[in-house]
Amino acid sequence: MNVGIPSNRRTAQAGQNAGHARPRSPETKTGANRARSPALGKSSAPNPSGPTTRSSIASGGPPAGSVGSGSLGKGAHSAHGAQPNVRRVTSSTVEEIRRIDANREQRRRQAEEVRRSRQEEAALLGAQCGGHAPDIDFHRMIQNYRQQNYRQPVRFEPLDPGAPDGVMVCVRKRPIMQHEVTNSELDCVTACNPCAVIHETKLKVDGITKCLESHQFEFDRVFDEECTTEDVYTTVASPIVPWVLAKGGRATLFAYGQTGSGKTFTMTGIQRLLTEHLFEHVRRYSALDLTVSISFFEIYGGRPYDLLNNRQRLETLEDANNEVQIAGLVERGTANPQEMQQCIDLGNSLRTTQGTAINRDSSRSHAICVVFLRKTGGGSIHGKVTLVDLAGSERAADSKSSIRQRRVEGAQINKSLLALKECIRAMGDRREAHVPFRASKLTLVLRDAFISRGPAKTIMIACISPGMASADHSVNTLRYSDRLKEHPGQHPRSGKTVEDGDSAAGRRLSTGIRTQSPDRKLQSQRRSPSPTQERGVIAGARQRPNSGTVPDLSKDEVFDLHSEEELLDEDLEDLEDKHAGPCQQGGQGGGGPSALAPAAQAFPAASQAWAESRHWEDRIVTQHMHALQEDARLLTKESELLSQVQQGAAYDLEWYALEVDKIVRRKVEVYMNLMEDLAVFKTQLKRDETHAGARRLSRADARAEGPQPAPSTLNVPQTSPRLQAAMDGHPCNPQRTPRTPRLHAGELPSDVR
Ligand SMILES: Nc1ncnc2c1ncn2[C@@H]1O[C@H](COP(=O)(O)OP(=O)(O)OP(=O)(O)O)[C@@H](O)[C@H]1O
Repeated sequence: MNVGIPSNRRTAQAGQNAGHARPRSPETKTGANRARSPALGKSSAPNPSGPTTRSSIASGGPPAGSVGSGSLGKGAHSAHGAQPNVRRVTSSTVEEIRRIDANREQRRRQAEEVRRSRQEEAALLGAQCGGHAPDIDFHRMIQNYRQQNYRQPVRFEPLDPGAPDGVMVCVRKRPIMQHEVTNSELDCVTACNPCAVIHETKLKVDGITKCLESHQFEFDRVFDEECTTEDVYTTVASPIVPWVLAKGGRATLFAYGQTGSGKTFTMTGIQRLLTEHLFEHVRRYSALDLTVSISFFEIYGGRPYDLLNNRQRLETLEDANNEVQIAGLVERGTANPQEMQQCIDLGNSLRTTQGTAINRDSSRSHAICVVFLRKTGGGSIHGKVTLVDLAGSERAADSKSSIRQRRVEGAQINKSLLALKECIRAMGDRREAHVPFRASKLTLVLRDAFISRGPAKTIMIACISPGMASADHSVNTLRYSDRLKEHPGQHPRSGKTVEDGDSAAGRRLSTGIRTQSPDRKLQSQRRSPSPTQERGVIAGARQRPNSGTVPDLSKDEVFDLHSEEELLDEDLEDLEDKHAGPCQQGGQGGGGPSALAPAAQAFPAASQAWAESRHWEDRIVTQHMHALQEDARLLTKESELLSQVQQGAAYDLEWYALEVDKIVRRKVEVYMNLMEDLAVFKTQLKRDETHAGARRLSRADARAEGPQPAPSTLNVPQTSPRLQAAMDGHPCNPQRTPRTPRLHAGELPSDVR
C-alpha cells in the first residue's frame, strides 16, 4: 500500500527501480502482480465503470475495473483527485515489466554468449588435442592458477654432493603422452623449480560444482616437461662422479614414481651419460689407478636375479662382518665406455617387464646397477655408484585391471617401497638406533650403499606423470618423497594442500598402503602371525610397539601389511616358481615347471575354478570401469541439463522431467547389472577359496606324511572365517540376496518402481 508515502518519493523510487535490478519494493511488487492480470492488457481501453485508484480502494471507494492509463485518468482525477497517483503507479508497473523482460533478455544473451565462447574454446582446445578436448572448466581453472601464481623458475644449479643434508630429492615431470591426450586428460602438474604443484580436479558435495585442489611441494630441484635427461644428469648426477673419485664415496641414485611416470626413461639416460662421464674422470684421476667394473641385478617377487648372467637366481647371505653379500653375482670388468654400455644394455634387455593398464612396457622389478671403482690389482673398493630403477608404485586400482600375477607383483613392489622409505627415514632420524633393512630384500641388498664407513650420498628422483588421471598418485609420490626430507624436530617444509589441508588419511596414503577398515583390522588381529611376518622389521615393530623401530607407521598400516603378506604367501610361491627361467632349472633353488601344473593335474576342479575366477575377475573390473564411465557421462549430461534449467534456457519442463527420468533409469540399470555380476563373482571367489584351501591342506599333508593323498580322499575345508564373515555381511552375498534379474533398457527394478 502506498498510503502515507508522498507521491514525489514514490515516483523517485519507481524511477530508481526502473534503472537498477534491485529487489522490488512492495509497491513495484504489487504493480508487477497486477500487471500479470489479464485486465491489465486492456488498460488502454476506456473503462465504462469508471476508474479506481489504489487510494480509492484504501479509502473504501467504489471498486471498479482495472487500472489503466490515457483517457482513464481524467474521470478519476475529476472524481477523486487521484489521477497523478494512478499515472505514476501504472507507469512504474509497465516499466517494471519492461525491466524484467530486458533483464531476462540480457541474461539469455549472456548465457548464450558464455555458451558460444565455451564451445569455441573447447573446439580450439580439441583441435590442439587432436579432437579430444579435455574438460574446459578444469582447463580454465588450471590456466588461471598458473597465471595468478606465475613466477620465474629458479635456475638449475648442480647439486652439491658434499652438502650435509641427508637425502636430496628432485622431481621430474614427464611430458603428457599421446594416449593421455586421446583420453582427454589434462596436464595437471605445474612444475616451476623448486616447486611442484599437483592440481586435483574435484566436484563439490553437490556433485556438480567443479573445483580445484592444489597440492604444493618444494624440493631440491624440480624439472618440468621441457627439461631433457641431459639437464637432469648435469644437475643431479654429474657432480657425483668427481665427488666419488675424490672422496672415495658411495653414491646411490634412485628413480621412484608411479608406473609409467618415466623412471626407466630417466634412469637409462643417466646410465648412458654416466658411462662416458665416468671414464673421462677415471682418466683424469689416473693417479688413483682405478678400474671400472659393473654388476647388474633385479629384485623380482622378493628375490634377486643376475641380469648379467642370464637371470641366474641369486642368494643373499651375510658374512661374519654382518655385510650382505649376493652369492654368485657376476661383476664384469669394463675397459671403456662402450663395454660398460653393452653390459647395461644387456641388463636392461633382460629385465622383467609386463604390459599393465598404465604402461605397455612396465618394469615389474627393481633394477640395481652397481658401478665399482676398484684399485687395480688390490681389488679393494675405492668408490661406488649405485643406480636403482625402482619398480613403479601402483594403486590397487591400477593392478586390479590386470591378472592376479600383476596384483601379487604390485603388492610386493609396494611393500618393498614402504620398507625403503622407512629405512631412509630411519637413517635421517638420529634418534633411530635401528634401521629396518631386513624389512625387504631391496633394503637388505642396499644396506651396504647406505651404511658405508666412508662418505655416502643418497639422491632420489621422483618421477611424476602429468595426466589428470594420475593426480592422486602424483600427490602420493611427492608426499613420499617429501617425507624423506623430514628430520627430527623439524616440520615438513612443504606438502601444503591449498583448501583442505594435509589430512592424516592423505598422509597415510603416501605410504602406498591402504588403510584398513576397523572390521578388517580386527579380523587381521585375530589371526595368528605367519612365519614370514615374524621375520621382517614390521613384525618386530608389532612385538615391541614402543621400540620406535618403525617411527610413524600407523597400526593400520602394520596390520594391512601383515594381512596382505599373509594373503600373498601362497601366490608368491607360485609366482617365483613361474618366474624361474630356463637357466635356473636344475640350479640352486631352480623352480622347474610351474608349481601350478602338478596342482592343476591333481585338482582339475581347482584349476577350472581358478580359470573361471580369473575370467570373472577381469570381467568384474571391466564392468565396474564401464559403469563408472557411464555414470560420469550421465553426470555430465545431468549437470548440463540442470544448468540449462537454472539459466532459463530450457523452458520445456516436461521435456526436462523426461530427460531426468531417463538418466535416473539408466543409472539404476547400470548399477543393477553390476550388482548382478558382483553376486556371481562372489560365488566364484568362495569356490576359489575352497579349492585353495584344499590345495594348501594337500601340500601340508604331503609334507607331513609323504605321498600326496588322492583328490577323492580329500576333506574339503570350510571357507575361512574371514571370508565367510565378509560374505555373510555383504549385501552381494548370493546366499543372502536373491539373484537380481538383468534389466532391459528403460526397465526399472521392482523396488525402485
Ligand atoms: N621425459 C620424457 N620425455 C619423453 N617421454 C618420456 C619421458 N619420460 C617417460 N617417457 C615415456 O613414457 C613412457 C613410460 O616411461 P617409463 O617406461 O620410463 O616409465 P616407468 O616409470 O619406468 O614405468 P614402470 O614403472 O611401469 O616401468 C615411455 O614410453 C617413455 O618413453
